[in-house]
Amino acid sequence: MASFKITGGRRLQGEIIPQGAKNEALQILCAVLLTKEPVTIHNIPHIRDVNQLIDLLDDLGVRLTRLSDSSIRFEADQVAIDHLESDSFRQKAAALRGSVMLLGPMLARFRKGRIPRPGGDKIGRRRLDTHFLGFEKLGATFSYDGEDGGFYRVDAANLKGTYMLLDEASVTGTANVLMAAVMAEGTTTIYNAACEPYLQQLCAMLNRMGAKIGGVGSNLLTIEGVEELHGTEHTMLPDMIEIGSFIGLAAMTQSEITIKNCQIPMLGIIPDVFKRLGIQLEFRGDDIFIPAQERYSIENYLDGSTLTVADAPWPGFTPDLLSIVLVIATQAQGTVLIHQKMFESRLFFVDKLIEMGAQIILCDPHRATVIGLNRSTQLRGIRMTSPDIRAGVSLLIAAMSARGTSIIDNIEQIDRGYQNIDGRLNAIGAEIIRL
Ligand SMILES: CC(=O)N[C@H]1[C@@H](OP(=O)(O)OP(=O)(O)OC[C@H]2O[C@@H](n3ccc(=O)[nH]c3=O)[C@H](O)[C@@H]2O)O[C@H](CO)[C@@H](O)[C@@H]1O
Ligand SMILES: C=C(OP(=O)(O)O)C(=O)O
Repeated sequence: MASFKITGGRRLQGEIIPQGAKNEALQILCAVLLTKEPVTIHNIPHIRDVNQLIDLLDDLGVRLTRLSDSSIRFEADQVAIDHLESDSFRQKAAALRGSVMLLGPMLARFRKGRIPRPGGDKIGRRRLDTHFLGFEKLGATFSYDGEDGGFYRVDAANLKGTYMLLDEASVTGTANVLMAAVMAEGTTTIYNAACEPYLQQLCAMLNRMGAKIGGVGSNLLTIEGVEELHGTEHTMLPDMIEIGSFIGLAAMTQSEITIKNCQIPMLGIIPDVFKRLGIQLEFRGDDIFIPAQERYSIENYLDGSTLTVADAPWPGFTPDLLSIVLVIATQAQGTVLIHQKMFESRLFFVDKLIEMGAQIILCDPHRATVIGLNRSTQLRGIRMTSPDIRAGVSLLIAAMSARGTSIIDNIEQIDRGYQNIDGRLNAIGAEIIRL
């Protein structure tokens, strides 16, 4: 288990380039299985989850040609379908959440998909019903074997387009069902589809490959099935969660940072939420400039009542940034209620912030009230463990703003989604040592 040792209180200054988006990469990489022709992907982040998925594709017989540090050409012309039944596949696929999206493409192209119960963050219940209900609607049969940690199987002699209303707007569920439907017979309509930028990017890529998907960016997707898909090139968006994390980091550490090439129109409501917390942001072309701010004040609602920041399916605020918002509120002037509606175990990390000196009331598993310290006292460094990827980065931000030294254990969680975070932050003035 690796750790970070952080010397707090350093102000950062300079430019930082966001990595390619983790959650987009996981969808896009699975989609290379949909064609035997070459697919070239650019801006691939070097992070644990993505590297593990690439490794899985390699094991499945997909040929990889590394064109540069962040570009790879994939050729899925000889896929070893039997590998899906192997112990090695079971073990490796169980290590990350994104592997679940191998199912849709495998089902579409090879009529069969297998996946162990997927990993990912332990942040509450993470059900997969939406995925399998969707596959069943398309005509697949589904079975679950509870032995050895769990194994899901889907099979279909023939997939047929149909209308479906998803039971929830699941991000990976929509991607999975969409990828299964692109080569189904006839037309599929997916209502209550998730429409995050990750999915918009996936749809755009599939359409470039020859798919016929309408309604991209909305919650109603119409997919006219085609016989086959072709090769393409695709460039990943900058990671909006990393961009939000850097905005939070700048505010907490009173640093002046420019985040380069953010594709601002794709960030949706994210910049506005940070502005409501009192953080100044300036759009300079496609860069976001955050000036060093001594203090920031949380806005109240127009009627004077306390601000709530809650997650919601896109175009609502992403749940993946709520932990970051929570940590930066600890040093704001004012009070905010953080309401994590989607996940029930994602706020428990506040006990570490409380130990560092923050004023937070955990109302219940979904809600925490943060009473900002307005810099009257600095947080103090402690030893802590990263429980999940976003809480991990929030604790890193807290430690960087704190008095003294902190140790964060279990940083593998952070490495799942943030590329060389210590190296990149040290380059602009942080003091983080990987132990
Ligand atoms: C690999 C990947 O892409 N992971 C992301 C993906 O996970 P993932 O696709 O696994 O998450 P889902 O969108 O399926 O659902 C997340 C949670 O929200 C709940 N839910 C979802 C939709 C809804 O309308 N109502 C509702 O309550 C679900 O029950 C579940 O507990 O989307 C999540 C929600 O944005 C993000 O946190 C994850 O980072
Ligand atoms: C929860 C997340 O990831 P995963 O779905 O891979 O666990 C995340 O990216 O914040």
